Amino acid sequence: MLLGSFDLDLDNLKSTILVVLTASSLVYACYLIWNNLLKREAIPKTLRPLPGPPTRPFVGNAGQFNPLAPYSTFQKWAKEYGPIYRVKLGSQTYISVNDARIAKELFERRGNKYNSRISTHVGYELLSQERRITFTPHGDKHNTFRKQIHNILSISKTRDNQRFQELESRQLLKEFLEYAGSSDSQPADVQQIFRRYTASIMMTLSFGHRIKDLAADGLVETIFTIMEGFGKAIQPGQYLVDAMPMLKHLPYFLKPWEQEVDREIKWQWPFMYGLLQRVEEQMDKGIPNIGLIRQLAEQRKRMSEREREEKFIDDRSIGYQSMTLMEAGADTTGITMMNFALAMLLHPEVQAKGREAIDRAVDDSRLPTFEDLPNANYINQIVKEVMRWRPVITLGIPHANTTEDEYAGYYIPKDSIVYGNIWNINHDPSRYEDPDKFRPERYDGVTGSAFELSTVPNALDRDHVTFGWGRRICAGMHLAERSVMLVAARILWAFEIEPARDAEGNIVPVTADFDKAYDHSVVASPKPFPVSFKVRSEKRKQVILESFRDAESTWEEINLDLFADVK
Ligand code: HEM
Repeated sequence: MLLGSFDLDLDNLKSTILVVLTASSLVYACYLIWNNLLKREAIPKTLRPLPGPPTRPFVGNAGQFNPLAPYSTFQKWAKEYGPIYRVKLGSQTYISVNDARIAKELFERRGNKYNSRISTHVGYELLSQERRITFTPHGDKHNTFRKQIHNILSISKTRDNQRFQELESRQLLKEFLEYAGSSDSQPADVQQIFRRYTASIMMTLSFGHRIKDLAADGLVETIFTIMEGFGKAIQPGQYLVDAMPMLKHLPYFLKPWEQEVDREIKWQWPFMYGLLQRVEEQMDKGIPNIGLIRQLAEQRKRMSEREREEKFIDDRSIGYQSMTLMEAGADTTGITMMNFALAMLLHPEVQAKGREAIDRAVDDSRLPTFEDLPNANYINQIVKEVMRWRPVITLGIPHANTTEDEYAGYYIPKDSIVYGNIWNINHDPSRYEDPDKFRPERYDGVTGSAFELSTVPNALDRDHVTFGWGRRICAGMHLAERSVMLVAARILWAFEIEPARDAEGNIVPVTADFDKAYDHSVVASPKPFPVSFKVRSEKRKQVILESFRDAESTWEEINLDLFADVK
């Protein structure tokens, strides 16, 4: 009897699954046909459709470019179809903007229309529980998240933040001394030295926790795992449901992506919530600490439950906001420093000029500081050129337009995904002669910061567009640029960057070829390359060691170790 009813249930289950599968497939097929074959974009008679590569039924232009490194195909298409063109993936319209003036017009002058984001289902709705600022659509939630972060990163906070950049870069120099002095040094060590520096600053600003040793830090290790999972989830083409949103209505057991995210959230959220609880315990015990999470927890304490919800300062918003600084700021800035080292290795003449500039501003008795930078503007020029030459986020983070629009007689459908193509704009030969050449002299006479130049009325007077546009412009651009400038100045003050040699003493060749020498994902990062750091003199070495010892005593006083035991 029992066996019989089990058999019956199993049969029932099988036929239910079959019915659901068949019904879903039919609905899905109808949806595809409707979207791709029958539904025509209603373009007003006075307007033209945007030009773009020919599409194929159902898939559009999918398969015609590498989704992880689309920059080269997108560059070829810009030559063929002009400064603004469309690409189709399934039924979704993507628009590539390849001219600085058009980008300024759309993202800034018409910012009220173009400053939203398309919320991806897996990356944003599921994995971020609709709370990661980078993918939050335009509206109150985004404005509030932006203000919360601004409280930590604004220009008026520069002095506070500079203190950490100043201290952490002493450890960076000490680690390069060790790298220079060891016969076991590996190319990947350079990446790790830069990564520790940027990650430590981001962790300090978000959790009040510094990273002494990247390999031994339990908290940062877990955060890197969360970051990697998120990075994977937002890669274009990773999940079919992001191109075909109607698939989210399938029954749970037919949605492996949702099951996968649920497994992740099951451990990620208690981890994030645990950090918040720990901060609250520290507050209750009167233990002082700094960082975004502490600031938000303190504000929240004074609020009613309703106010917390209204002001997006609920548990989950705080949890994801505190992850954001690491996710958005650590690797982007670290990779830019790798690009700096690569440029210096390949361009000894620029390196020598940079060294002369810093030597004119500072002698060998102390490390350069932020105050010295205005007296060595060539460093500013080098950093601008690094950011223009090898932008970390080649296509930027795509904007989305919330209403239909017209540009130069072209029709722009509502809810398009609009890319400001950073790579193309930074490599526009009509603005930058020989765009792939590394030449800081392009910026002779330019003294403004990336932030100041992002506000100039004429788009062609901007230095580069590596930090994006409008209300979505990088919230950490000021911090990132200053971090790279200080590190560049200190490295040039302390070291000569030279080619590495093999066991026979031959130079190991290195290239900056963007196809071959870079790993492409959401960010474009140079593969580790062999390089030698040579300290410039014994005196400079002693200054580095002494200033590192001073930094250690300062760290002891400010105690940024309150999460040291977290795993
Ligand atoms: C060299 C390093 C960096 C680069 C190249 C970079 C680049 C970018 C770009 C291209 C965007 C998208 C802009 C747009 O949509 O138009 C962005 C957004 C953002 N960046 Fe950065 N970034 C860097 C460092 C940082 C740092 C250090 C932080 C934080 C401490 C940060 C925080 C953010 C945030 C929060 C957003 C999202 C803004 C929004 O959607 O409202 N970034 N960044």
